[in-house]
Amino acid sequence: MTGPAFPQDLKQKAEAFRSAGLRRLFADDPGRFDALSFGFEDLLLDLSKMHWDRETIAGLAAFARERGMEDRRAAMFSGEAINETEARAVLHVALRNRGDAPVLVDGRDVMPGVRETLARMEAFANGIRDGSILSAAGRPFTDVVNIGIGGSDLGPAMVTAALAPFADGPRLHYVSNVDGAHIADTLKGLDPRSTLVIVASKTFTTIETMTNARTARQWIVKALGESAVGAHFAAVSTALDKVGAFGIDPARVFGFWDWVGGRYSVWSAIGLPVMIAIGPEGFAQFLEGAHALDRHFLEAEATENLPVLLGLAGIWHRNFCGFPARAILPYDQRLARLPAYLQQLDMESNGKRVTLSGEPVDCATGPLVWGEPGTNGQHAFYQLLHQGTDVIPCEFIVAASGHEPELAHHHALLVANCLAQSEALMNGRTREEAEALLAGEGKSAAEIARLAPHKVFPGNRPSLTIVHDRLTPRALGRLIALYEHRVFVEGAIWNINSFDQWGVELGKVLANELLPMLDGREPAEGRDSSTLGLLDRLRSR
Ligand SMILES: O=P(O)(O)OC[C@H]1O[C@H](O)[C@H](O)[C@@H](O)[C@@H]1O
Repeated sequence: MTGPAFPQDLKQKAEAFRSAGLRRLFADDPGRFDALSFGFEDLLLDLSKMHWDRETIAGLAAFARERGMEDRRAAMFSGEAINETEARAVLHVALRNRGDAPVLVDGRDVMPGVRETLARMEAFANGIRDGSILSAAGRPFTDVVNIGIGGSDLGPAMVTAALAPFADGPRLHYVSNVDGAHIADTLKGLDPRSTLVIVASKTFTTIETMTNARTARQWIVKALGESAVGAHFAAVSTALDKVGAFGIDPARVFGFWDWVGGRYSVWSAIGLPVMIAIGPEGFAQFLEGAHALDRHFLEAEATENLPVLLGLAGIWHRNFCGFPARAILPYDQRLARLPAYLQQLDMESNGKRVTLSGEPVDCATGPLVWGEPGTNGQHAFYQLLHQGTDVIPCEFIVAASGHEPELAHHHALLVANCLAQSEALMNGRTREEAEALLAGEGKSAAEIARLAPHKVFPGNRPSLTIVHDRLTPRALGRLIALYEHRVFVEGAIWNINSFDQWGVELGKVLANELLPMLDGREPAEGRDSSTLGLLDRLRSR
């Protein structure tokens, strides 16, 4: 089976809605928001500022079913090896399964192992937090450095920043880049006598992480001696044999399983730094939020199911409207790393060009995902969103209230800006409105004619808005699970494997070949003239 043949009647609807325009769709139907906004707990998904209606959604839901999305969802939750190219189950949902039901992989219940690891994490996190686990210098740990990259960094780093109001443990720092600047700048401000290092790597082979871990090890050893390593290091990995070889005390090694993808691993022991920062209770709420969303994904009707709807919105924009990208615009400074997190989740999952059976897809798959928090982005790149030649659907995320009641006026400004942007994208400003505006400023007829084209906003640009009451651990768990399952829905409709990532391999292989040419262990030869020219330039300086 190749990619999907998209229903022609829906394609025609996309064109009809776009030519009618969002302004008119709202003017014609006062009930549009009620019809096209959807809720779960205090989460609201407003899909009304898009070129579709409920009938389109029903048609898309039927199409998703024909494409086998629901069967694939059942297969994922029941532990089938749906990551076919790696012959692995995909069970991040088991990590946040708060019910009693067993979750079977190859006939064995994985839940006892999940619970046991969580209990070990809790004991360790509590010991670090209450000072009963001390450093080799006999001090409580004031700082924790997590060394990891990709899924072993982005999840916990994003969540730690997002849940800052709930953090009452040691300070958290994240080192990911192999650029020595990252670890050097991070360690510069820290005291080795009160710093714990967590080495986080699913495979425990990732060159960036292993290089940074060795540098951190030297930093500890230089200050406190070889015997301090046991007290100052912990590790998170699926490759327990490799962790042992690095010299980390087995009592401080927290495992997870090959059925957890790196970009889906924040719910596993990879979340240990988050648990240290906010405490086991907050971490449990984070898991519970995701679990609640999992149940909703599994049980709710497709046309009322938030992750299904968000997935259908993505399919609609990518395949029926032909948009190349989506912008993630959280109006929440603490979600500053969410766009980067969703880049990995979405682009590593659905940036695929062949179907499950290895044939080229016959449709566009994962879009470019990017973004920055509002309001900062408004003063940087929104110009292109409003007046550029590409239409980029925007996904706004905003909370009804912040965590600073004394700064409520800041929050009101934040929310007003969020609403203003989706309104501006949708309504735009016509030539007549631009002319009237300039006339109101007392401009001459010639000035009005000259400036008006620059002041026109085409409008009719779609967006969707996600609202929750407050960014709590539960709300964040729910939000991430919402996006995870959205990526799943889209990948299932495209019939691709959302759970492998072969596209990251080639560059790693080539870097290993180039390293000895760069440090002079091997002659620089056998490459193209650009690579050789650049090698020569970088070596000679
Ligand atoms: O956790 P690790 O095994 O160190 O992997 C870290 C990251 O690197 C890989 O290249 C993958 O592209 C990512 O999916 C992964 O999260």
